[in-house]
Amino acid sequence: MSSSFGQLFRLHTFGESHGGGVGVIIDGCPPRIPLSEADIQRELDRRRPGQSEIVTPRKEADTAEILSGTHDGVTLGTPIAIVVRNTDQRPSSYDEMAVKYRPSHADYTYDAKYGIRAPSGGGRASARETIGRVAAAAVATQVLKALHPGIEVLAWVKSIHDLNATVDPETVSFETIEGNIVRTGDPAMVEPMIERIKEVRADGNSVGGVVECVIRGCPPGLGEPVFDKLEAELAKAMLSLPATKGFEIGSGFAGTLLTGREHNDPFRMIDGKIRTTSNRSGGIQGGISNGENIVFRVAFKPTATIMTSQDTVTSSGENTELKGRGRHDACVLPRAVPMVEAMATLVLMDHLLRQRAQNGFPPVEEKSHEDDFDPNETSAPADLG
Ligand SMILES: C=C(O[C@@H]1CC(C(=O)O)=C[C@@H](OP(=O)(O)O)[C@H]1O)C(=O)O
Repeated sequence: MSSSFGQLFRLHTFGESHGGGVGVIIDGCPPRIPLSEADIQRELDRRRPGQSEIVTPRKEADTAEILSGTHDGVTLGTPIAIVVRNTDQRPSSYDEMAVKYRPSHADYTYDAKYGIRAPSGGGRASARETIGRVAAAAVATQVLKALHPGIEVLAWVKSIHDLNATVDPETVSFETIEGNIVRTGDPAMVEPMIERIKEVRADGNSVGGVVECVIRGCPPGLGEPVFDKLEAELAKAMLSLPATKGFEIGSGFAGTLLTGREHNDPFRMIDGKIRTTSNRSGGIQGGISNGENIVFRVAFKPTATIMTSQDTVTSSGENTELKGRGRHDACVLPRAVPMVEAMATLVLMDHLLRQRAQNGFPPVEEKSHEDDFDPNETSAPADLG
């Protein structure tokens, strides 16, 4: 199913940029978890267009409506449907792009696959699709708070074009990141990054960059050892976001420059816990979390739709040129931060439920009738921390 994600906490997103609306249906959310529209809106507001002078000026309030799955402010355990209506479509900007393929956008490949596409807006390939993911992750965050309160997922802009931020994943705070419109964790880089985005936009051009993310407080034991390794799940989740072109975890590609002696993370007992004294593994070993911070990076390419004439072809096969029109991000990075956090949260949520389902209960021979599984129990089992 092309628009579904997750095994136990399963979501289906729907919608096109210029259709009636976008949203998500979540199946498998545990019952009796506090959930309000305000919990979802808080996260959608960090993702929405028009939020600052350096993002797409399309004016959408992105107001979330919960259509099902809650009662009196708590989840029912039934499917949760969340919809956001589109209100500010300008289809005329797309008249030319309906027949001329935007270089490096999804226009040609959608046609090649389906023989048809929504010609107005980015269609299904628009970043508006990520509204469903961010809304689902806001629900997952509520569940995580109940099942495993210590977990924190935090992302920031690590680089824009060749401008690099210096950020310590151990200590960077949400307040520092949300305190600037770029969402970088390095106050010294805020102005240079804003200037760079403004410069390329004024030049009808675009730039990409890297989002870095840390998951703090993740218990050891999450992730499956073979195909569904936690880093494989994170990689797939991140590379499913629009405009992504790269993923690396821990030492990543730079780790290839080290020897094993230099690269291994030595173990030590610290405060009664098994810890490592370095973290080149990025918190995952053998596909399973080891309790250290999970640190990874995601590369976003320069936005495809640029206001510069470039070679392209028409859908009927003639060589031509196309200059983009409409309202677009000259750099997706500031709005990509909540998208990366959302996908990381969804992976964690699914794997916490999977761990709980397979390993979260005492072995059968140790069980007495008194400690039979209580379906009303929502707290994390002891071995999940
Ligand atoms: C509106 C959003 O971003 C949009 C992403 C996008 C694209 O092609 O990806 C194209 C623009 O919108 P439109 O489809 O109206 O041209 C952006 O503004 C959003 O993320 O909410």
